[in-house]
Amino acid sequence: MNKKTVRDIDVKGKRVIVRCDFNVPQDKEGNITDDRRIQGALPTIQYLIDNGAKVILMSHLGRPKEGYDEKYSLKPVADRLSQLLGREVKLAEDKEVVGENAINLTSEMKEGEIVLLENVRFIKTETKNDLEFAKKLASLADIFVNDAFGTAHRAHSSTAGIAEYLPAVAGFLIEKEISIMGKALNNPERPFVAILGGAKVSDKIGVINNLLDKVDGLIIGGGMAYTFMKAQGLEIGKSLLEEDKIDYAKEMLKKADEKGIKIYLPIDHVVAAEFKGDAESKVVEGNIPEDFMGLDIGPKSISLFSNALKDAKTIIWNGPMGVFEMPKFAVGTKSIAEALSKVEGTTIIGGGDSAAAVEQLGYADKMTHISTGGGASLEFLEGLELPGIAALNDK
Ligand SMILES: Nc1ncnc2c1ncn2[C@@H]1O[C@H](COP(=O)(O)OP(=O)(O)O)[C@@H](O)[C@H]1O
Ligand SMILES: O=C(OP(=O)(O)O)[C@H](O)COP(=O)(O)O
Repeated sequence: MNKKTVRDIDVKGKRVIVRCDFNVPQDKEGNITDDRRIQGALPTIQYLIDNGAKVILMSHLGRPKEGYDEKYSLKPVADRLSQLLGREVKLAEDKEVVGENAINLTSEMKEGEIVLLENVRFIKTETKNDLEFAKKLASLADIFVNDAFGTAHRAHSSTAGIAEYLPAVAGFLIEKEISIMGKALNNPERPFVAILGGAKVSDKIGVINNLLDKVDGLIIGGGMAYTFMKAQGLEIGKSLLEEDKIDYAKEMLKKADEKGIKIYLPIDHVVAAEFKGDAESKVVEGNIPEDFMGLDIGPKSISLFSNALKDAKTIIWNGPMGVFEMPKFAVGTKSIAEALSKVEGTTIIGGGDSAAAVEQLGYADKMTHISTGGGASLEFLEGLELPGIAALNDK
């Protein structure tokens, strides 16, 4: 990476604002169910503390739509960070993020102290890369460190805009992610297969165009599959659909066909009438009946996908194959994780939920790399420049 890192600057006595990706999965009560992303930020935070910096942390959590919403508060993250670091992490409880509390707490900091700002997405213009908000964030600090690999594909006020106002360097997590994935994928061993799933369909479907120039095979499952099934003229009932991406999906099927790249789609589905963990479910092949939704891939799809993975030498996986949070619909994701664990090659898992699934299922140590970024790792692997990294100072 040709960008400066925290090692290249003197942080002693300085107020250092660090963008982290603390967008962690939580259960209904708000308990953090996977703290991989928090753990991933610790080396940079610890380095800054050890070198006498005053550390101001910031992150988003989820996608709050209407400004402040307690449900999206970073309070649980502050508590987990305190536990993991063994020192107090004060949360600046301002609904407007850079408010009285943030200003007071950060102006009184001593070396080695840590303050966490509230969810930057409580400010609606954050995701528009609003420079006014970026300037406010910058006004709290002397140096900006970006260590939010999972959000590096977003050009937002806290990931990109802020770099216009402060010296801007990368943290260790970004450095590590780029180094590992760069090495594995510079010249990937083939066959190279990508697996896409999950629910952020409109976000991630766009990567397929570029991926088709890189991979030898593409497996599409999870919520991503139904838009493609629809494009093939199949019925998908009440399953997740991106209506305005059907034409794009058709184009992608055509492109893959022309290039001789196989796209694997599920041939059977575990369906239910309701999006509920205890909903009655059944397996159907081909079309999904009108009143049902696909919540997992079926047994024949599992075999099809597992076979396609058997001889692959490089695999990237992003997005679960079903609603794995509900045990009834976790079999597809679990089986694909198992298939990957047996592959003799490079396996890279990306995405908060995919990583959590692999971790929960006990396959984490069987994978080459579990990235803290889903969309970010996909865009990086496609060869795109990530705005949160592009904004940092060159070496
Ligand atoms: N068939 C499906 N219908 C609805 N949601 C699904 C389906 N398959 C997977 N999901 C959901 O996708 C979510 C993860 O999607 P996404 O955020 O894109 O993945 P990641 O975080 O791994 O990048 C999970 O919460 C899972 O329940
Ligand atoms: O969870 C994230 O992305 P991912 O689901 O692609 O891994 C990041 O925190 C980015 O969040 P966003 O997709 O709401 O910008």
